[in-house]
Amino acid sequence: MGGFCGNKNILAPKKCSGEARHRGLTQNSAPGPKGADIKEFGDSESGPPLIPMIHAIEAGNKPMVAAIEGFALGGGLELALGCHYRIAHSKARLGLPEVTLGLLPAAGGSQRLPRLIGVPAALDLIITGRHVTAAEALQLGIVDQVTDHHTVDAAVKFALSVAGRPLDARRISSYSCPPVSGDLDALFEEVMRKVRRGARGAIAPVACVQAVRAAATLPYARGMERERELMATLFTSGQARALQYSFFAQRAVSRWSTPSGARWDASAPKPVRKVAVIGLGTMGRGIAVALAQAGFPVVSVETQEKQLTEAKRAVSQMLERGAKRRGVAAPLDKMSYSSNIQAVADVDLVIEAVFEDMGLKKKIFQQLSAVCKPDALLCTNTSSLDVDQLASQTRNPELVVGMHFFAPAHVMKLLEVVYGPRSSPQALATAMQLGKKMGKVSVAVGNCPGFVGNRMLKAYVEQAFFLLEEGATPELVDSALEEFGFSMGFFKVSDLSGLDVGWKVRKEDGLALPGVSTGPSARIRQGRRYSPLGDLLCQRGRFGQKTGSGWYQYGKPGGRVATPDPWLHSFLEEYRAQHGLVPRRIDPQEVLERCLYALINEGFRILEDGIAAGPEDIDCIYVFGYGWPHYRGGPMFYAAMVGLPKVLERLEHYYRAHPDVPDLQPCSLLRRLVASGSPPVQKWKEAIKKLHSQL
Ligand SMILES: CC(C)(COP(=O)(O)OP(=O)(O)OC[C@H]1O[C@@H](n2cnc3c(N)ncnc32)[C@H](O)[C@@H]1OP(=O)(O)O)[C@@H](O)C(=O)NCCC(=O)NCCSC(=O)C[C@@H](O)CCCCCCCCCCCCC(=O)O
Repeated sequence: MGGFCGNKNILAPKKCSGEARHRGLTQNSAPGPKGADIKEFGDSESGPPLIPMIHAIEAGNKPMVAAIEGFALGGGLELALGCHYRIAHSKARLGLPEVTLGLLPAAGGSQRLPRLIGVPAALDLIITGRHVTAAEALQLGIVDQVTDHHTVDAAVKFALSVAGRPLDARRISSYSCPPVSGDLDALFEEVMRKVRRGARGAIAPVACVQAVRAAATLPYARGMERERELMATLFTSGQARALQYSFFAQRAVSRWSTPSGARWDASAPKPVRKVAVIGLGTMGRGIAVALAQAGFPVVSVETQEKQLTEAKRAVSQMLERGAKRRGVAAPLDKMSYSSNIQAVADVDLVIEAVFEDMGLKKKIFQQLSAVCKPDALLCTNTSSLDVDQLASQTRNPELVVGMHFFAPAHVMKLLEVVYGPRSSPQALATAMQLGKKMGKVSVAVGNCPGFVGNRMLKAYVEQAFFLLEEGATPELVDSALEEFGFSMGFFKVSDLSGLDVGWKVRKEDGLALPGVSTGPSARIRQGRRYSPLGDLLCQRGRFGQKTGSGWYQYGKPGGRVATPDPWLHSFLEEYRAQHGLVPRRIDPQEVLERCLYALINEGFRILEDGIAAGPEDIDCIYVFGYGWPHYRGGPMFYAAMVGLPKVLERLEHYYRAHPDVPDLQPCSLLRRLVASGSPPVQKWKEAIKKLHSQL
């Protein structure tokens, strides 16, 4: 973003063109095109004070023209709004994305934008933080002209053409917001209701609405005071710190490395021109859609004719719906189908997404190895099976990796890319790059049961079951988790995805056993405490929403509204009585500590084992794949915020009370981090490396 400073009759460009290196900003210094330098937040002030500088620009008596190239985001756009005119290159992108960092546009952006483009349009941009193209900016009235040529030259020309014109009408701070159709209070109340519902505890979107309301109802100077007050609250909140951490965490995970020394910058991905998906169940369909939407030709193989016919219809519908939403043409021509695995002979990469059965997957990998080009990458979408065992079925095990998508695969942002001991750096780089092209947050993880996400989830789920045994209800557990910020508590999620999914896994793991329902062994498996509650519900055909009942009641099979179920409450009472369990009052704090700290403890074990490279990897997995509230950063960041000594102390407390639950035993890495002074989460990687080298 560039600006122009008037000087007598000559207008000289300010030295901050779009190509110029963006300059950082502490709270007060000049913003670059991407807005304030987030890394500098919290540092001592440097550079010219931003808000007075914008005021000085606006109050100047020479025309100031902002020349916008590349990005004009956050503070960058706020500076441009202080200018008298704005000219953008056609490829420029503009926006006030502060809300995504837990902030609001606090250099006058929340006060000037509604005055310039009206309350509804400004609310949309400020609450969502979305970027707009130059064309949309022109349509909204944010910029005065769009050029395909040299923006600075166009701005000079423009400035000369307006030289001498009065500037009063160009000072946005002197405007009143354009009147809205209908009642202003009603408009804000409606917006606030929607925002609160969608924000699920996030405070920045709410503060953004309050700031725009101030613009619409107060004189500019008082609006600026309100903007500052609201920003001060946000700025010092844990939420802003968490969201800014998450911004950098997403970028850190793309710079992956593995314990074998493979690294993102030293491993060139293979070109991928055509992809195959094997199996067109729910996951396969979503993966095929995501690939086609990213522009890849996809051949989808499904051997069951009935399933293939249904899938073709469903995939086309999903592509059409997605295209309609995005206002583009549906990429139907990218899709081809076959019931014959020979159809994958010419693809560069295959993603197997058949039923979660090792025997079946092994057979498919043998076939793929015989049919595919020798250098084709063979990927599995397994959520829990051993990637290395599948690799051993092929001619080139180094070309096998896991690509673990999350349902629905065309919507969820997360992709776990699982490398086995034999996966080559190039295979990993290729899968990571494919994920990026599909718009996923791709996280490289090692191969172990459950990888990162599901391995941690196991500890969390177990605690939820134990809490029911000890006196809680599904409603109590879920409301504590929802209050924390999850969109749904564990029991509602379980009803939605189907209780039979976990039951099948527990049966395969030798945990859910038929006929062991009474006596001391009913609640012990493999030498540790076990709760058969989920199995007992499945034995009664209660699989969740699809059967009309599970942990809640849904009225009819396929019902979507969860209501507490008196049958379930009596069932829990009988179960406790049968097993001699005396129910006690459980408070929401215990629910959170038991569920979340058990999960976090497993996260430390994963770091200790080198399955995830750092806390950022785990946090991205939980934020983008498991509904962890974004404004809480992720489980490992949360642990650091709570304080590692406190997490350790609570785990010790609960492990003393439940010595038969090994997941509650604090992991040695957690102890060592506490002993080494609980470094901030950004320093854990170093600390872990040091601890590993001392072993
Ligand atoms: C710009 C992007 C869209 C580019 O995406 P792209 O994919 O091309 O590239 P990357 O995302 O990989 O980025 C490349 C590289 O750059 C780094 N980076 C990007 N943006 C920033 C940034 N804003 N700060 C720092 N670093 C940034 C990124 O990390 C990469 O580096 P790496 O080393 O990892 O390779 C995309 O990057 C993007 O979306 N960026 C974020 C844009 C954004 O959100 N900008 C808004 C910033 S917030 C802001 O501007 C605030 C303003 O409103 C000004 C506020 C003034 C406050 C003054 C008043 C305070 C009063 C109250 C306080 C009182 C408190 C008290 O009392 O104590």
